[in-house]
Amino acid sequence: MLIADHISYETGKRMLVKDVSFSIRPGEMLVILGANGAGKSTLLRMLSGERTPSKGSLTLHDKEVSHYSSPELALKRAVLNQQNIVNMAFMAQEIVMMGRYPHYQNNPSAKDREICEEVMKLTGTTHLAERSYLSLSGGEQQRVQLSRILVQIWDIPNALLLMDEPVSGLDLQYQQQTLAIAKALSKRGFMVISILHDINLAAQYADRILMLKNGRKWYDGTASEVLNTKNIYEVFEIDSDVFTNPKTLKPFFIPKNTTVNLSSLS
Ligand SMILES: Nc1ncnc2c1ncn2[C@@H]1O[C@H](COP(=O)(O)OP(=O)(O)OP(=O)(O)O)[C@@H](O)[C@H]1O
Repeated sequence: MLIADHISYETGKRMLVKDVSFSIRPGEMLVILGANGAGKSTLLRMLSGERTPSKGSLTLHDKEVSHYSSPELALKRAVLNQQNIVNMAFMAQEIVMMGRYPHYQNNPSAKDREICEEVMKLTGTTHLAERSYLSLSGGEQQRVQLSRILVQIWDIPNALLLMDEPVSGLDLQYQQQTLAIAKALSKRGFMVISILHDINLAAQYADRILMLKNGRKWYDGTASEVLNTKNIYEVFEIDSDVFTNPKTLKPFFIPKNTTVNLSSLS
C-alpha cells in the first residue's frame, strides 16, 4: 500500500504541492487530473522517490519512500516520465532490456528475455526490436519506453506503476491499449497511478480520480462522484456538458466551444 499523509513540496519559497493526503491499495488504478502547472508531476516525483516531501509522510509498504535505497526502489516501483532522452543509437530491444538491469548481475537470464519478449508483444513493439531507437517515431519511442518500465516490475507482486501522461503522443488504438494494460496490471495486484489530460479516458479506466488544483487535492472519488460540470469548471475553467454513457454508465465529457476575441491588426 502507498500512503501519502499530508505531503507538501516546497522549492525556493514556492509551495508546488500543498498538504495532499491519499492512499492506494494493490488492485487499484488511480488517475490524477488537473490543469497545467497544478502540481501533478511534482506529486508523482514525490511518489516515485525522486523528490522528498518537504512536509508530511509518504510510505510504500509501511516504509518511508525516502528510506529506500535506489536499488530497493527499482524493485518496488517503475516510473514512466513525460520525456525520456536517449542520445545513443541503442536498438529498441536494448532499451527495453535496460528495464531488467535491477534484476541481474552480468547477463540477462532466459527469464529476463522472456519477459521482454512478452511485454514487447503486448505494447506492439516486437517488430521494432532491432531498429535504432533514434530512428523511431515519437509514438513508437513512447511504446518502447513503456515496455522498459513494464519489464522492470513485471514479476514483482504489488508493484507501484507511476506514469506521467503515458498516452500523450499515442494514436487512438495505443491510447486504449496502454491504459488497458495498466488496468489489467492493477487487476493483477499492481498499484497504478497515472497522470492524464483526457477526462474521458480517465472516466473509462480509473477506479478513482484525484483532481488537483493549485497544488492541492481538490476532489478524490470515483469518476461518477467527481466528474461533473461544476467540478470540471472549478478545476479546468472550462464549460462542458457531462452525460452518462448509457453503455458503461460512466461520465462522458463534451467541452463547449471556446471563443477568442482577437484584437484588430490595424
Ligand atoms: N524546480 C522547480 N522550481 C520552481 N518551480 C517549479 C519547479 N518544478 C516545477 N515548478 C512549477 O511548479 C508548478 C507545478 O509543476 P508541475 O510540473 O508539477 O505541474 P503539472 O501539473 O505536472 O503541469 P503540466 O500539466 O503542465 O505537466 C508549475 O508552476 C511549475 O512551473
